[in-house]
Amino acid sequence: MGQSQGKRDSWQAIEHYRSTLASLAHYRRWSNAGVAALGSAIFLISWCYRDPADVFIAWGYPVFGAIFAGLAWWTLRGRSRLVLIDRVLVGLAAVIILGRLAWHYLVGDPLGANLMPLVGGHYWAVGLLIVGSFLLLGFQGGAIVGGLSLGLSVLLASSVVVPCIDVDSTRCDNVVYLARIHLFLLVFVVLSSTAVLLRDRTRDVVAKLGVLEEVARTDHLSGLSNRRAGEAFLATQFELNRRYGHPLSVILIDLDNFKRINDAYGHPAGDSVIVALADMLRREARDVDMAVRWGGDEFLVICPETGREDALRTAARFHSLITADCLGGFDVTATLGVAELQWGDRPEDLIQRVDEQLYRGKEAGRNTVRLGGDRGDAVAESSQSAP
Ligand SMILES: Nc1nc2c(ncn2[C@@H]2O[C@H](COP(=O)(O)OP(=O)(O)OP(=O)(O)O)[C@@H](O)[C@H]2O)c(=O)[nH]1
Repeated sequence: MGQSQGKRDSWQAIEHYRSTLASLAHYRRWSNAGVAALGSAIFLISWCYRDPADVFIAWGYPVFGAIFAGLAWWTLRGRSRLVLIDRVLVGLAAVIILGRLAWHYLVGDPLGANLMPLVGGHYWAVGLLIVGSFLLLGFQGGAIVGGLSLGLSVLLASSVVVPCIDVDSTRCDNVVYLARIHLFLLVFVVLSSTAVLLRDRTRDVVAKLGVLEEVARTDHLSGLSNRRAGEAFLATQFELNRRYGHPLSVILIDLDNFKRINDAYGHPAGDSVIVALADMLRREARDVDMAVRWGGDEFLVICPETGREDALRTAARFHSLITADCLGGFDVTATLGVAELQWGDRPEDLIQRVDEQLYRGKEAGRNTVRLGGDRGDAVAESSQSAP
């Protein structure tokens, strides 16, 4: 029962997210294999319907098709890390796509009538390379491949086409045509890099924020919620009480003469008692309750939907467990105060009243559970039962 359920839920959530990650990696593996298989199919179809004079396709595409088919098989085998597969996939695609671009400019039909249709038609593959490299390699890898593609293309275009700009007006049109294409490529680079940068940064910030929030609301020694988180929870429960009139009680637990354990056996021994008490509260408190390390050897259990009698019974049970168990290997006792939120109370009034009960319990000789309120004070039956 109690917060062990919450703990179990956390582990279940961790398991759930781990298996989600595994399924996503599986999905990504299939997607990579699909891209490689499609690449292989594109090479083979292009080879079947090739221009017989095109040596690049005649000799290169069967080889590339086989390589991409092998890549698909290698990806599906699942033995290599996806990061490596991504790099090999993008690297091969870059070599082939940029190689083909260079071929068009330098070897295929330099400055012939077919150059622009051929080169222009090939640019969709260059665009795909830019977007794909950002998606698969992230911002840095995408910037390298995208920058390389754009730089190489500008170099090729300007070295082949621009020198002939004055020869006739067709070549001038070609320059405008190529300038437009490169502006489109630049748009691809800007859009893809921004999207990937935002995706990665947002993911990092969300992950760090989650960890920081967890650290900020957790007591590092006991692992329970800390005082700040407890105060926030109390404030929320207080609002619910005000609006809907639901009962709300708190139990304040303070170890008796805890200083003596520290003094006699050292701080680590004292720490082990605190951890053991926190574990007990985590185990025994109800799911809807919140156990908080209020400070030092003081713990507050906030019990929503709980009236004073129920809270007193719960406190008596905690008291019995503290005195019955050997917390951290020591016979310890504790004094507990109990209080219920009353009409007109603010959260700090409730804390003040439970603190008063604790103080009275200490004054009365410790090892007791005291309940205070406008219907009179009460002392639980388990009080003073321990040695
Ligand atoms: N080991 C350990 N001790 C702590 C920690 N935080 C506070 N303490 C000690 O807890 C002790 C609390 O002592 P007091 O509040 O004076 O009370 P007590 O000795 O428990 O006596 P009563 O409350 O009057 O029964 C102090 O000696 C603190 O140094 C901690 O995280 N670890």
